[in-house]
Amino acid sequence: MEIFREFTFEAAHRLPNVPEGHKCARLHGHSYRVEVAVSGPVDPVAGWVMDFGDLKAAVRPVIAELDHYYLNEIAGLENPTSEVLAEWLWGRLRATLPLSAITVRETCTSGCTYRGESH
Ligand SMILES: Nc1nc2c(c(=O)[nH]1)N=C([C@H](O)[C@H](O)COP(=O)(O)OP(=O)(O)OP(=O)(O)O)CN2
Ligand SMILES: [Zn+2]
Repeated sequence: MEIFREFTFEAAHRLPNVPEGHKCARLHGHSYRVEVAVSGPVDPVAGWVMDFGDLKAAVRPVIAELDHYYLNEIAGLENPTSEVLAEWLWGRLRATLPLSAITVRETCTSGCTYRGESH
């Protein structure tokens, strides 16, 4: 079974590697939405994979490292695309959570999902 929780944060970024003239080379911001999914068996007594509260407690401190920051200044996020951010979050959370997917939405219509696959 897979469960998930959504987190939000506000941050500024620019994309340094886009072609000349691309609008995303300019400093701008997003209201990011991050969905963290974990999977495992449903405990027969508790009736859940994991308490949503424990999921929140594990993810919140990492989201706090991003909220209201300039992402390009954070180690590992020098080129902060959604894809890079999803992998960065995976790396930060993999030791504490049984991750199955991380979805990053930059806008209402654009985002990515990472499931831990290697390139
Ligand atoms: N594969 C990716 N493409 C783009 C990313 C990304 O992270 N991964 N990021 C951007 C920019 O950050 C941009 O701010 C978001 O792009 P876009 O979806 O084009 O956003 P808009 O709100 O401007 O979309 P419109 O529908 O054109 O208004 C770009 N590409
Ligand atoms: Zn952007």
